[in-house]
Parts: sequence; C-alpha cells; structure tokens
Amino acid sequence: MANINIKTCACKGIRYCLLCGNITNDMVQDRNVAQTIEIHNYCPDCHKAWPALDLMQHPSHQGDGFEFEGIFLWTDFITEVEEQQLCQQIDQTPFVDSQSGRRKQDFGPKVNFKKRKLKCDDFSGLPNYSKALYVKMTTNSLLHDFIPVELCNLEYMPERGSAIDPHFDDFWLWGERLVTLNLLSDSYLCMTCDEHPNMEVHIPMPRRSLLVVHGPARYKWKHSIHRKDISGRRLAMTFRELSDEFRGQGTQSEMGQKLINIAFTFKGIAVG
Ligand SMILES: O=C(O)CCC(=O)C(=O)O
Ligand SMILES: [Fe+2]
Repeated sequence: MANINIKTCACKGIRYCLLCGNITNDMVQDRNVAQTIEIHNYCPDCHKAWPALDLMQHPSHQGDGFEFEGIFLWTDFITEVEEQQLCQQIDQTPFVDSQSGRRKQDFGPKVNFKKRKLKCDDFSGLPNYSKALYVKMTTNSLLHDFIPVELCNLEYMPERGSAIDPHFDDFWLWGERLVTLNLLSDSYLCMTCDEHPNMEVHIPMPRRSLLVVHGPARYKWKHSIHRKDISGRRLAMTFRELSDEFRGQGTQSEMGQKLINIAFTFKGIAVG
C-alpha cells in the first residue's frame, strides 16, 4: 500500500512540532544537550540575571548577577475570575494552526514582512474584550502612551510540543514595546544574544502576569519559548505598537493612523 503522508500541522521549512516531529531538528532545539549553556534566571525584583544555581530568593542571591535591562513584569495583572472570563471570550473564536505546534488568532493588518507590504482590508479592530486590558495597562508609566494596533493570541499545548524559536519581532512595522498577557499556565521566555552565544536568560512569565519587553531586551536579545517550558495549555495575548516609521512625522504615518483608527473601534473579529 502506498505510504500516504497526511500533514496535520502548519509547520514549514525548519519549523516542527510533535505532530510532524523531526528528530534532526529536535537536536537543534535542545541545544543544551550538545552544548554547555549557562542558564541565568531573571529576578523581577532587582532586574538582574543570576546563575541558575542561585535559589532565586530575592534579596539573598548567590553568585555573579548582571543587570538585565528592558523587562517589566506586572504580576497578578488580572484576577483568577477575570482570567476565566477572558479565556471564555477568547475561546469563542476559532484558532488557526500556526508554526511549531502553536495555534493563533490574529487581530491586525495582514503583513508581508519580506516585501514590506501591509493590507488592512480585513482588519476590523482589536477585540472588544481587550479594551479593559488596554485601559488598565496604560495606567502604568511605562505604557502610558502605548497604542496597540495588533493583538495576536497564541495557544501553546504540551501535547503538540508547542514552542517558538529564537527570533526578533519585526523592526520595520512594530515599535519598541511588546506587551504580553500570560494566561492559564506559568512559563519562561528564554533570551539569547549573539554576543553571549553560550548563555540563556530565563524570564519568568507567571500565569495572569503582564510582561513588557522593551529596550535592550527587545533590540539586543532574541526571545523564544522552549517546549519543555509548556506544562499545560497556555494562552499568550501579545499587543504590538507601531514603529516610528508609521507614527508622527514618519513616511508611513498616514497608514499608521488608519491602523490606529481601525484598532480602536474595539469591534474586531479575528483575521486568521
Ligand atoms: O508566547 C509568547 O509569550 C511570545 C510570543 C512571541 O514571541 C511572538 O508571537 O512573537
Ligand atoms: Fe516574539
């Protein structure tokens, strides 16, 4: 009988998940096995990264810590009841398959990053349930002028081996601050940087916390999530703002304003 290979996921190129699992890539992802990686844990109380052997009991850290700039963690951003209501609302929209065992819902313009092209015909705004979150986050001084024009909800599941490879979020369209609300299970954002090839800095992302990645953490360090750090279903709501090119006197500020006007109707339905 012919061997019919029916693909049940959305992975392309070097991406993979447990459904299409590819052993060679497993070795790439789990590079700690082949290479000695110095793991540091980020402490949100002193904004320093500490060697992993440290017990992470602030302020009694051990070893040589170093300043890790560009992380703001707002723990208990929402209550357990709010989390439950929010997830119910998110789950009313179907998720679509994405890379590396993730699924997603996107509220934002359709973007071709390679060709630097944008289409906003299908964008109907940020979803209604995100309005209260936006209002609350802007009460913090770091986010007082944050104007999100995209929300991407990602779903991670241990059964699918969900993960995200090290990457920078696009610099052409997206601005400095990446704001993520973490839901349903705790995880870690792993930071890596070409200047320190054998180092990982793990940023805690407790359930119901809001994480802001900005400054050097956004521009100098790539971020990823290891599949081993997905212990249960995880939803991540990432809000993105526009880059300077799409604001103020930027060459694409007209398009930027159009996106803001659509986003702020808060009447959005997912575009994919
Ligand atoms: O799931 C997360 O917290 C991060 C997602 C991410 O890095 C991205 O969508 O670009
Ligand atoms: Fe990202």
